[in-house]
Amino acid sequence: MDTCATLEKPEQEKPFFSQIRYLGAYLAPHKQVLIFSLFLSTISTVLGMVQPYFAKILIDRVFLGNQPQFLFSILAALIALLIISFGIRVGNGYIYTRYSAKILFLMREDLFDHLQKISLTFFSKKKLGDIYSRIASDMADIQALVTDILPRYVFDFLTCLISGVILFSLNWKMALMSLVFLPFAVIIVQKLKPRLFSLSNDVAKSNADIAHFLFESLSNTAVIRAFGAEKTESDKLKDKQSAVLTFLLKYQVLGAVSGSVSTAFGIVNSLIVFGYGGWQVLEGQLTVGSLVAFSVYQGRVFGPLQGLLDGVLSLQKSKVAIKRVREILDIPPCFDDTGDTILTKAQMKQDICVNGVGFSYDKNTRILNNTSFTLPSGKTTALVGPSGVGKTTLCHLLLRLFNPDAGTITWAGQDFKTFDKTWFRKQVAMVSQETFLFHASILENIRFFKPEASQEEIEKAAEAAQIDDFIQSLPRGYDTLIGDRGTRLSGGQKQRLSIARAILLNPKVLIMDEATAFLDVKVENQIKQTLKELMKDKTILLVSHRASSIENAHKIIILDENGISYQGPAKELTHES
Ligand SMILES: Nc1ncnc2c1ncn2[C@@H]1O[C@H](COP(=O)(O)OP(=O)(O)OP(=O)(O)O)[C@@H](O)[C@H]1O
Repeated sequence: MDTCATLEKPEQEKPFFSQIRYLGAYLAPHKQVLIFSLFLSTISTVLGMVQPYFAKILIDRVFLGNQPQFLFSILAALIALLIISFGIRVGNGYIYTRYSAKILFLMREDLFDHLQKISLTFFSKKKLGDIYSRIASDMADIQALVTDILPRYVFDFLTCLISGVILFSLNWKMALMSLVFLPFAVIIVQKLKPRLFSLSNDVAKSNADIAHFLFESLSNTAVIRAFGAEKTESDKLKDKQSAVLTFLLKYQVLGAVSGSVSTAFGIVNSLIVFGYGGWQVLEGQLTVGSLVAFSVYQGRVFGPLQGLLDGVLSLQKSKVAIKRVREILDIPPCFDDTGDTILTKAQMKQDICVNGVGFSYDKNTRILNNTSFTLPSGKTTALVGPSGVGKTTLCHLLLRLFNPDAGTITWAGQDFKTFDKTWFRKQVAMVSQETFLFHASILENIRFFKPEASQEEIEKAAEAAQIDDFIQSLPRGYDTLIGDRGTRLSGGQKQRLSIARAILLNPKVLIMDEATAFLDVKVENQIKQTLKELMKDKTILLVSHRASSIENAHKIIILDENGISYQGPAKELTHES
């Protein structure tokens, strides 16, 4: 049974720092640069903080204190400060963007690589659009966290802290009064956070659902039109969009409530500065310059504090994104890829044995049970049986896309699990009933598994697959672009391209799973003839429903619901029946 975890885990909110801890492994290699960037941020914040203090000196000493000799030196210092701050800000922005982008690209590559290692059943259980949205939009949200939200948080936090210290040094009573409202603001925002998290999760899920719907619908455009289902599809999209709109609006309203807390904080502070502060000036207990400076510094606290409180919304979004990406990264890889066995040429001439193999995709349905047979080396074996008995599953086990739950598959007595993955992939190739082609040129599609193949090799493989004449007849020949998944080709042409691709690889074992189902008998026979010459000493497994395609096989295996009902030479089978 496939034991890989699925994504169906209960939703729960983990603390933010526990969520972002996984970013630590990516941040660690750039620790020095990030600390340097933080240092530059601090300097730039401190420099920004000095300016209002100059205003206080200007008012109290130059204008009200009648000391004009300070005017030019204060102005010169102000301009120098501005230029230095600007330089530091631009430089820091450049350094930070460069490194955060590097970190993000690495994370996305790791996620993509991890997806190549987890069970294939994951892809059949999970919607493709959802996986895509985790790689694209969730990663973009994490990118925003690293490149924008976190540095802004650091900047806002430092600004609040430094401004707070200055406010206390200017007038501690007024500063203390400003802070009275702060605990209430924090409590309100904390209370709203879990609901914001859950709404943000709902928005991400609904968007992933829309992405999957669009993906599936656009891939099946021809079928949808053929059955006149355009309106139904369009209505489905409308329903999905209204569902996401409901979540979005709730999220936005709650976000606005959370944001208005900081506005209330600003109103309270204005009352304190202009009410209590103004009264102190009139009483002669505070200078005009100090009041102006206090008001400016308070503004400096207010903006970043608003940023910190509003940022809760962005942080919830990033948290959801990290959670969704981690759900994939936490799925353990299905294979232990550390095998290093490589067979010698002599060993490769030995048989492949399937010994008592059992397999199921999930715990409810057993597909294969104690299945045993041998694929004689250098011979063609045909595998036949009714639809759904597990023929393709067997091919996938032989291709090592899955590991059997019970029993072993061996080649020259060596378990498949012990083979070096890269070596193995070059020895065993499969052409399946479902062809997969990319939106690229014919040339690139044929040489997909062997990028180093020469034009000559590619043309020879295409000739063997009986597709060379067709390719040559196209205006751009091998450079012709085929549509997404080969939509500009017929079913038979796609199959022949897949066969050419496998032939080019020159594998020792070739598995053909209904690989000629779309071809007419004449072309099928021509391909079989060329394969016979090309694959003289190779082991071939042929899965087919057509009697014509298996009649020349050396051995026939019949698989039915109860397992293998016959295996032996084709002649004996004819004789028995
Ligand atoms: N990825 C999967 N997840 C869950 N069940 C699967 C998966 N792939 C196949 N199955 C199930 O396993 C059983 C065997 O499927 P398989 O494709 O191996 O049969 P088959 O003999 O090749 O059929 P056909 O001749 O129609 O191609 C079927 O019941 C199918 O529904």
